[in-house]
Amino acid sequence: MPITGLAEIPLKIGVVALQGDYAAHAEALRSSDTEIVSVRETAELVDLDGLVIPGGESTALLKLLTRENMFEAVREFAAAKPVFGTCAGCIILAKEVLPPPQQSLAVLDIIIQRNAYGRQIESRVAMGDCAFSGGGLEMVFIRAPRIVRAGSRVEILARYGGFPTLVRQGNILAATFHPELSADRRIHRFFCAMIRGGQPCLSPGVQMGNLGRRHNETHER
Ligand SMILES: NC(=O)CC[C@H](N)C(=O)O
Repeated sequence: MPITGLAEIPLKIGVVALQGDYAAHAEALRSSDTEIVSVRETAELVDLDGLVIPGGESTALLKLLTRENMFEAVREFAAAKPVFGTCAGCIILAKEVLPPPQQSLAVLDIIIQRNAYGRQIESRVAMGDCAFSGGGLEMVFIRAPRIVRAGSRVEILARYGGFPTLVRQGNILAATFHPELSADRRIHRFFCAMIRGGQPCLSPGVQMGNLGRRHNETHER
């Protein structure tokens, strides 16, 4: 009888579906290798391999996570398994949110400034640098936050306008933009590879976090 390898077992990935553009993430992750679950309550986290917290509005998402008693459960999940937060999801993961200060899961050692690129009409699609094979990365910014400080254990995987836009710390991946709204699937594939325990897709000869950091981005606590 053939032995089924780990890589052939579909990944069960949850997408928090309380608010925001969760449907686009589900679509971006859907493949023959994945089973996608819309997560609206704590019980649905139980046997997931990874979790996506989508973009939307972080204050609203925070209220809903709290109302559904999911806030602590998601924090516990993030301590054990891969989590990918985009835009509002990135804000929810951050250690510190400005301004004004806002509650967050504090599982990613970054300080993040909400709505830092201006208002809705100043939202934009831009090309930035990234550590993935295949060159530049399209970034859809919608009332996007800006990572103003990143701890020394935070790897910077993409950057735009001098600021980190895609970062990773251990099993936490976070983007200040919306990769699910671009056709480029490198980031979602990277997240799936993180769940499987690998680090593919980076440019040859490139180490994680190789985009380097400016001295003002690093903070030690
Ligand atoms: N596209 C987004 O997720 C926007 C995030 C939103 N500005 C917030 O602060 O929550």
